[in-house]
Amino acid sequence: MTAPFGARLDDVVVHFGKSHRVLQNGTMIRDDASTALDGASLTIRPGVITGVLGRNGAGKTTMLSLLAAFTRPTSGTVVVGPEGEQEDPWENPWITSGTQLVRESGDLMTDEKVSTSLKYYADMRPDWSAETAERLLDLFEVDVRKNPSALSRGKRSAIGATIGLATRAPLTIFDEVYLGMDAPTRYAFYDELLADYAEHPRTILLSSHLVEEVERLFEDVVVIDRGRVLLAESADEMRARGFSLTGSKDAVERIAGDRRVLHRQQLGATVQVTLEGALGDDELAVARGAGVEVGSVPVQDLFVRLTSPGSVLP
Ligand SMILES: Nc1ncnc2c1ncn2[C@@H]1O[C@H](COP(=O)(O)OP(=O)(O)OP(=O)(O)O)[C@@H](O)[C@H]1O
Repeated sequence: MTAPFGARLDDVVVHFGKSHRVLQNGTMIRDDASTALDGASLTIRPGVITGVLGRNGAGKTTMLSLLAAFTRPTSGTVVVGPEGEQEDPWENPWITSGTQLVRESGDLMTDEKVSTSLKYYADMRPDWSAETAERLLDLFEVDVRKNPSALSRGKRSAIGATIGLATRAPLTIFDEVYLGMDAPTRYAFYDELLADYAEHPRTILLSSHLVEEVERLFEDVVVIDRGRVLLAESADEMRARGFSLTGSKDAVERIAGDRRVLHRQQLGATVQVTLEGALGDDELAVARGAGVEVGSVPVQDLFVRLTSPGSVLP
């Protein structure tokens, strides 16, 4: 099996929908209808599972499409590949043969039976595991004799998930592959992903809006916000960006000091605040003495607070 791929984006801009208009004086102006990525830079570590988070329209799919060479940057550079051998993926068969992007559609041949699409992947992908594909299709109860159009949305997503896992590509990208899957199927997919990754370590990128469900899967997190990389770090580093205090209003406010409040909730005389930063040992002791509970903040909450309008990262 090829070594896991890493990736790097440097100051990447992607504009879509270029159009031209001519002013009354004859000058031609080029409009960029939309900017999907606006100076995005980040490094994807090889051999880890990275969660890609962002609000609707943030630029996640665009970024993932760049890595899989489905899209080309307007400016900036994208490189993908094993450590020390990273190259531009565009029209680069060596890199693209090691990259599998799974989209919600599953990218199946619409006029053929599912089994025909699977045979195509089996022939194309050097590390294809027929045993894994068969087992997962059985688990997800997919009838491969049917055309994709005769299957439910959830079953088509399950086929996409199966292809992503059975391909065992050095870089596997799941772009919102869970859409349409019911909860038991999603959880079965998460378990299979972790088990297969443990046995065959590789680089996996997973974009999802179901942050609470998937945060246990990833080691690194990338948050894209309005076309820019808001943060790219380990999930533990992200969790360490905030903490919560729960207790009496006076004690909580005293310990909070002038830290930035990300969220505040009051239940009778008890206040719970989510704050940016961390507490020092002395402050922890003071909190304990004052009966104030110090807790961690789920990635989901941090994500919501950090991508709220007006939020600025320290
Ligand atoms: N082919 C395209 N033509 C024009 N604009 C596009 C195209 N693809 C993406 N965009 C625009 O680029 C921006 C980023 O889109 P993208 O699909 O990358 O976001 P996303 O984070 O994946 O969103 P979502 O979570 O809603 O799927 C959006 O404003 C979108 O409208």
